[in-house]
Amino acid sequence: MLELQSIRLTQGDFTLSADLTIPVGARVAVVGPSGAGKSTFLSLIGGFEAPDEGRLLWNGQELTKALPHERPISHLFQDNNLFAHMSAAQNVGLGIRPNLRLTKAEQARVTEALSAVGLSGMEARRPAELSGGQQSRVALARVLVQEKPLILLDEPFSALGPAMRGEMIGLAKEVSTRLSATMLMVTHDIADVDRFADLVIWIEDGVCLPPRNWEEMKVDPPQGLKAYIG
Ligand SMILES: Nc1ncnc2c1ncn2[C@@H]1O[C@H](COP(=O)(O)OP(=O)(O)OP(=O)(O)O)[C@@H](O)[C@H]1O
Repeated sequence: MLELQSIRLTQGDFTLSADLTIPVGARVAVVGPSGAGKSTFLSLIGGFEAPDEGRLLWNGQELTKALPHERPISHLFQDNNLFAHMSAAQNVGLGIRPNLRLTKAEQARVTEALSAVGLSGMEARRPAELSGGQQSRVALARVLVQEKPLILLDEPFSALGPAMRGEMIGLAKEVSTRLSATMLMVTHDIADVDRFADLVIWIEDGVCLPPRNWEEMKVDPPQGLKAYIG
């Protein structure tokens, strides 16, 4: 499980606080008003921000001071973070080896991952030769080959239309199932939460509430979520 123990992080006049636990294998939506601290929460788990107080543990292992690349974490951001001059296969291969000197078996893993996200036959295409949805698929294939137990998605599909977004969320769920990974996704869209989440972390004014079952939360929402849903 992922444990955030008495975490506090202050940036200017904004303070994020979290004291919560996320079970292994959970799919967690991170929801809250604009500026509430959702991206900061993910940055803290990813190691891009350091807390002023508190500890972060993954299955009992302390990560509080670990560098981002030392953490058992894959990331997916809205811009997909693909290299424009590299093919889809190379962009995925980077998830296995940054120098791209892949063994035959590793190349086969790349091909298999691209097939798993529906991109068979598109291995040689560069990002500019792929649609927005296909670019998201490449980024998901890279997450797949990284085989990390914890995956952070920060509004990954928000540039896509609603139907494509639904499809990509379905694919992200498949990736989490294949890897038995814990997946956290920031989103602004309640329809995404319905499609994706077992649990929801509600963040408001920097206060991160412990995850709650989404079905139960909908019946008895925190005050701010009531207003947010409208
Ligand atoms: N480097 C910084 N210095 C000072 N304040 C910052 C810094 N980075 C972010 N903030 C503030 O921290 C708060 C949380 O920002 P954050 O981006 O985490 O919110 P968010 O919930 O992800 O918002 P959105 O939904 O609009 O993306 C905001 O009030 C923001 O202005």
